[in-house]
Parts: sequence; structure tokens; C-alpha cells
Amino acid sequence: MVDDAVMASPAPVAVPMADPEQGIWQRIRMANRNLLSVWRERDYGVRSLRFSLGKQDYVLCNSPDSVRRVFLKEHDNYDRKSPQMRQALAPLLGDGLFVSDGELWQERRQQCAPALHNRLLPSFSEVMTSSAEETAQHWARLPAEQPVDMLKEMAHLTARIIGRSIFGDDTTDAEAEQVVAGFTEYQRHVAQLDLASTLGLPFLELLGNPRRKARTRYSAQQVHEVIDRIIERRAAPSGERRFSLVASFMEQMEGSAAEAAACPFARQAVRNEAIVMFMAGHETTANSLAWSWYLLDHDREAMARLQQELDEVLGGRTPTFDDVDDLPYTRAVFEEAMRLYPPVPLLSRQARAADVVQEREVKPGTIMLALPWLMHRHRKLWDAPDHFRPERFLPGAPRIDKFAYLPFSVGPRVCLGKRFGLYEGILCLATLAQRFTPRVVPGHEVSIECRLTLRPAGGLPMYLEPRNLEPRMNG
Ligand code: HEM
Repeated sequence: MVDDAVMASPAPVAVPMADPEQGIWQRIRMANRNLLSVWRERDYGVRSLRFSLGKQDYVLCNSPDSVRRVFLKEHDNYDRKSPQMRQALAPLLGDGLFVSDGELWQERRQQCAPALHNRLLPSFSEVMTSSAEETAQHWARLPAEQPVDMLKEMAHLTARIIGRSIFGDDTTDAEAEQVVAGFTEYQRHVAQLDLASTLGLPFLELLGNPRRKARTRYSAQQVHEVIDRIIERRAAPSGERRFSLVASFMEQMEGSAAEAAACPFARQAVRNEAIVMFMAGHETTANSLAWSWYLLDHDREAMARLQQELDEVLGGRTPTFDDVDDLPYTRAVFEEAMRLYPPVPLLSRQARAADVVQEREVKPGTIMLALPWLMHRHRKLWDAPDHFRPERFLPGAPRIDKFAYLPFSVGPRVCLGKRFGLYEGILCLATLAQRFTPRVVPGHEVSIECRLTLRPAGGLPMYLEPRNLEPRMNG
């Protein structure tokens, strides 16, 4: 049962809901604007849903059992992303891990995994906290009456973190900016890469537009150019350098940086994976952080509890990797924000061969969908599904089914940066919430934009209330 105090505090952004009377085509048209608005109240309680658009069959897996089958047990049959997703991302990522499948995917996954190994997290954590400190110092210099766009602030912060982690010290600020700009442009030109595209709707037609195609290619080139330059520089003998993801890929792929740089094939593969990491690891964390700030402003008791934990554990000093285990409430806030607003709200796979899911046949070529958005608010799987309740993620709370909570997906294609993203979220929240209490600008109405990722539409204007802290020295 849900207690009254919790019921009094629903997550405030209204869930867009379709009218049960609307037909499938009407709802598809709405999906082009916002895919979340296509679901009816009853879809939040079903185990699965089947539909066809033209000749394409779809199965929505909306129960832990079916997610387990498609994403884990029968993974080999469902390891392919949807064709629309692959086509849209190929000019930028080439055959990178995110869009590859079969043997190539396995090989790339093995080559990339060591670069994000858990033993490297302490060193990445330093990049995370020093970057968050820079944001805190920037905020401290702003006039109190000047609101910031929290979504942009978090995007700058996570771009800085992932950029420094991928390229290490070899990157100049100008180069990092060129990557961010090229990447942003690319996303803009393939703007049709929204969730409706993943369903194979008018997207292919738009992708055929030659001007758009040329612009897309140009922005991909901008990104490729910088990364090739960094890779070549990396191969030249020079002084001591920090660890970076790029250096690690190069070693995995060819044994030595110089050999990798000399081989165009290996260099291209390294470049593709560097872009995958940037794309996969930048906006996801930024959006989750923005939603966390929003929810903390909505539930001020939760904000007070978070800040109490930070004051007790850190007492004003910058957090470190070792502090994360002592910050269970901070972690719970971030995890609950990803439940309510999963940064990747839709996962799609294509069946290679026939199968049976929930006692019904699946034909080869069927697109299998799992929507963290629906699963995370499933009426039969969660208590108070639309409410912000970090307590569900605290140690001692009832166990959460890993096939019902999917912010990082699940199975062999689970997010490779899962621990990186989680630590990044916790350490950035901890660093910044110690020093500031962000408040949504009064009167601003927050709504949801659902494209490839889920974010507050049009940004998130917030005032930054500084806290009065007597910082202790680090260490
Ligand atoms: C809160 C942060 C993050 C969230 C919620 C998230 C979520 C996800 C999800 C849902 C997928 C699976 C997509 C699919 O199957 O269609 C994925 C894949 C991936 N993510 Fe993340 N991610 C986050 C951060 C990161 C970071 C920081 C990195 C890298 C440093 C990263 C690297 C990757 C890679 C390489 C893949 C592709 C894995 C594969 O296909 O084998 N992610 N992520």
C-alpha cells in the first residue's frame, strides 16, 4: 500500500496519455511529436502488445519475463538494433559498437570493455569531481538573480567529463568544442531520428533528402577530423600522458599506439568507438542529472535529506570515489530520477529467426520493443508508479527486478558505461548539491521532450541558491 504522504507528492510533470478512442494512425501521428503520448492508460498495465504498420510487425515486451527472454536468454536471436537506428547513425559511428551486431559487435565489445573496466573508475572519478568543481566555481561567480538553464549546464559538464575521459590530456579545448559542435549539428540534421523513427515511420523518406544528407555528412566529417588528429598525435613519441579511452582502444586493437595509427582500418575503428562513447555517455547522464534537480526541487524534503547526507559524509569537501558507498541516498535519488525519466526511453531489437514470446509466435524480422518509460511506471510492478520515492532504492527496501528497471538496458548489450554513468551522476550531484539548492524559476512549466533520449522540453531554467557551508579541507 502507498501511504498518504507519498501520494501527496506525485512527480509533477504530467504523463502524456492517449485518448482510448483514438485509432492507431491518429496515435502514430501524435507519436511523431512525442512518442510518449501514444500510450493509453491501459498500456501502463499490459504484459505485451502486438501491432503491425504496413508489412512490419512489432511486439512490445512489457513484462519482466518477455524482456528477460529477448534481451538475455535469446540474445543471439535479438542482438540487432532496428534498421532505422542503424541507418541514421552509420554516417557518424560507422560500424561502431552501438550499431554493430553479430561477430563484429562481439569483437568490438571485447576491445572496448577494458577501457571502461571497474578498476579505472577511481581515475575517471577524479575527472568527474574536478569537472563538477569547475561548474560549482562558475556558478559561484554568477549573480544570484540570474537563472541558469540547468539542462545546458549539465550537458556542458558531462561533455567535459566524457571528452576528458575519452581523449585525456591530448585534447585542446578548441578540439573538444569542435567535437561537441559537430556532434550537436549531426543530431540536429538527423532530427528525424526521434522515437517515431525507431518505429520505421516517415523517417526513411526524410533521410533521403539530399541537402539534409550532405549536412549530416559534413557534421560527421567535422567530428572525424578532430578525432583522427588526436589519434595521430597520440601515436607520436612524447612525454608522459594520462590514461584515456582512446589510448586504451588503440592498445586493444593493434598492440601499440604507433601501429594503430599507421593502420587506416584500426584508426577508423578507434575513431568510431571514441564517437560511440561520446554519443552514448554525454546526453544520457546530462538528462538524468537535470531531472534529478527538477525532482529535488519538487520534493524539498528529499532535497533536505540529500543535503543532510552530504553534510554528514563530506562536510563540505569534494567527494571522492571512496565516498560513493557512503552516499546511499544520493545514489537513490539518481536511480529514482532514471526510473521516472529513463534517459533512453525506448529499446528496439529485430528478430533474426522465428521465436515464441509469451506463448505467441514471433516472425523473423519482427521489431521487438521494450520501453523503460512504460515498464518503470507499470501499474502492477511498482507502488505509486508516478511518484518520486528515492526510498525504493535504499539498502533494505524490497528487491527491484532487474528486468523491470532498465535505464541501462539489460543482458549482453547492457550499457558498457553503466558504472561510469552511475558514478558520474552520484559524484556530480554530491559536489553541486553541497554548495547549491537549485530552484525551478517560478511559473516555468516543465514538459517532456521525447526523442532518442528523454529530456525537459526547451531546457530547465533554475535559480541557484548558494548554501552557507564551512568547507573542510580535502583529505
Ligand atoms: C546515466 C547514464 C547512461 C544511461 C542511462 C545509459 C543507457 C544506455 C542504454 C539504455 C544502452 C542500450 C541502448 C540499446 O540497447 O539500444 C546503452 C548502451 C551503451 N552505452 Fe550507455 N548509458 C549511460 C552512460 C554511458 C556512458 C557514460 C558511457 C561511456 C562512457 C556509455 C556507453 C555505452 C555504450 C558503448 C553502449 C553500447 C553497448 C553495446 O551495444 O554493446 N553509456 N547505454
